[in-house]
Amino acid sequence: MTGEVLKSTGSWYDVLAEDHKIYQARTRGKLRLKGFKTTNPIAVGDKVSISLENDTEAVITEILPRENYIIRKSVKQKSHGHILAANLDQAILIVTLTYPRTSLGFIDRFLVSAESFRIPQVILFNKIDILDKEGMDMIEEIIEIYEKIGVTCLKVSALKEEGINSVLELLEGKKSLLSGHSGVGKSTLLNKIAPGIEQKTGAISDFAQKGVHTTTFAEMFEISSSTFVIDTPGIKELGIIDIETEELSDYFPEMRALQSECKFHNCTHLHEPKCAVQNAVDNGEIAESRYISYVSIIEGDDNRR
Ligand SMILES: Nc1nc2c(ncn2[C@@H]2O[C@H](COP(=O)(O)OP(=O)(O)OP(=O)(O)O)[C@@H](O)[C@H]2O)c(=O)[nH]1
Ligand SMILES: [Zn+2]
Repeated sequence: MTGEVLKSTGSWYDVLAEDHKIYQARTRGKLRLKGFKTTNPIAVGDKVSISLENDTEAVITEILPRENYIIRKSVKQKSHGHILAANLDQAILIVTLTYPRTSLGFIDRFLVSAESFRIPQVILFNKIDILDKEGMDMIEEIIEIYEKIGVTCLKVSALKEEGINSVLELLEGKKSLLSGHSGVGKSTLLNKIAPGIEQKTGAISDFAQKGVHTTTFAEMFEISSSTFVIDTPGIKELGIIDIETEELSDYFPEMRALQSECKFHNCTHLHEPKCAVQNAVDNGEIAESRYISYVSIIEGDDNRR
């Protein structure tokens, strides 16, 4: 039988199996995907083969190949990675213009990370109820930038329950990662979408805040059959890992599309002559804010959010 890992504590896993029951599962012996070292062989979202021990327990016999995964450097073992979640259909960033302010630089970093993990991206603008005309205009301008590069954008008010149906449609049948700065309304939104998971999310953030574990374990919530939301406690951003300068424009779709038109095939789009990307920024085809983010990521300027 196969199943999906909903939760991991490091040695035990909650696996939602094909029979729609949740089994407490563990691995037997060494079970690793070849190719890289990780502190956790199995992550939330992994599809696994299990053999049942009894009504409630199972053994994981195989990890099925991953479509994608989010990995970060392990806190404990620097040479190892820690997989946060696997097989995601989309990464959703909840953004607010004010209270708290989410900068375009932060949005771009998130998109770059998700793109490098090959996960489609969505930006969800929350708290539109507190915006005046000027604020709404600003959101429209930002949406134009991102829709142009293929990112889905939604405007909602979790508090006033505006746009909740479009969020439900967006999530339907998919596994979605939800991220955003603290205070953007993630819990409020989750509770409007799936009232039952209120307590669970509260419990998780308490747990994370107390810092009981140095390792963060994500948890996947079943909103409805085959619709899942992954909440990574304590993690507000994906973090950009080990992207080389020459590689970065691969994760800016609008730059990737122009790469072959630059004079130099290994153009970094910073100072080279006859650079198609710099030309596109000059004539407004590429948003200036996106180019600024590109440069600041290369410069490792983490503070300019
Ligand atoms: N005006 C307005 N306020 C909202 C909206 N959504 C959430 N809030 C408020 O914003 C504050 C933070 O909301 P939370 O849902 O706790 O935010 P969170 O993202 O879960 O924050 P963390 O738990 O710190 O990660 C609360 O006071 C909410 O009532 C909205 O659509 N409009
Ligand atoms: Zn170039």
